[in-house]
Amino acid sequence: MPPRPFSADLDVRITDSALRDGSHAKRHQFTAAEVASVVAALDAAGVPVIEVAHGDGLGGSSFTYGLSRTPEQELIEVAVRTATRAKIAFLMLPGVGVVDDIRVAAGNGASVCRIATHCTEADIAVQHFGLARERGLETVGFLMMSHSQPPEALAKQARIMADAGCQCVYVVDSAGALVLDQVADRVAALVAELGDDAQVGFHGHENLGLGVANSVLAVRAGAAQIDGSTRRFGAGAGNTPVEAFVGVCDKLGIRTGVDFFAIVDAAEDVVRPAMAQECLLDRLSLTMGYAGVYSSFLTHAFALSQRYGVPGAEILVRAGERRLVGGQEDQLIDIAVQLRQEAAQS
Ligand SMILES: CC[C@H](O)CC(=O)C(=O)O
Ligand SMILES: [Mn+2]
Repeated sequence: MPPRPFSADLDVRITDSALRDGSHAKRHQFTAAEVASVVAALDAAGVPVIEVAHGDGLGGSSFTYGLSRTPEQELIEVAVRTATRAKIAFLMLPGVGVVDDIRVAAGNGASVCRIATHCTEADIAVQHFGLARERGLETVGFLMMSHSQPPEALAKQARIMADAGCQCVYVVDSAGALVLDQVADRVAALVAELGDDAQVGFHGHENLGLGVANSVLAVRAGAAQIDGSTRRFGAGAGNTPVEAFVGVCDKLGIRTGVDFFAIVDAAEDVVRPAMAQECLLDRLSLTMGYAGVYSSFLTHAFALSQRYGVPGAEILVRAGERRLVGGQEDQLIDIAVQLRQEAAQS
């Protein structure tokens, strides 16, 4: 039996990522007032963990990834002040953010530190987990682009994170490319590897429309923590919709601690107004799921398709062929330029 969530009353612990993964979809333009209203609504609905950060994690505000409207540490402070029950989490990618960002976030009252690496690079997170534990933070590790590695390879990377002090390692389906058993097999491999040393989590994207189904299979394979975003507010076609996942869990007798009707109201009345537009299962996001492309490339590919007059879906297909990983956003420019040259020559 894998370790269960942190409260005896829950079968699975949900983290809502709308205020972090949704930052990609909103081009990092959250205001403090929007963060306060979303945190208040999710907290009231019983969401136990709410993640707040730039879409690319602390330190992500930059020309390459997109400049934040409001400094993310300020948003964390607002979230901590607003939440009455929920823990506030933040995300950072070593190299995009630095260890000092963890100290500042802890000082601002965040209590869950999530460190993300590409799924073959767990060793770059070792010092970050060490520092976070030293500061008394709960720790989560993200193995991004998990579709690109087989279960055994992911399990070895999860072991590196757990040995460094990570308390829950996530299979992260950054591209929304994993299909049903592919999730279950990866989660089960991590559960077998980690035993009682750490929990296992799953972070899904909707690019093939499977966020809820994949998350249920993850729970059945032993995942104790599941990410979603209310109203699917995340990169690509968005994340697993928390409100739908909660409803399905209620029907299956899986206890999440989240009130279905309250989260449905929060999605419609509070989260939707904070979104620039709905996260859609459209040509570009479907292409990302099919081609295995990092969901946060969506807005970049769209902007480049407009600027260079080339098809956005073709940019994404080529990104998949090049097996680009998060952080390689600049290569999308190279692809767009190449596509324009090819079009001019034909
Ligand atoms: C840039 C971090 C990334 O968006 C993390 C994540 O949510 C994912 O890989 O899906
Ligand atoms: Mn994501």
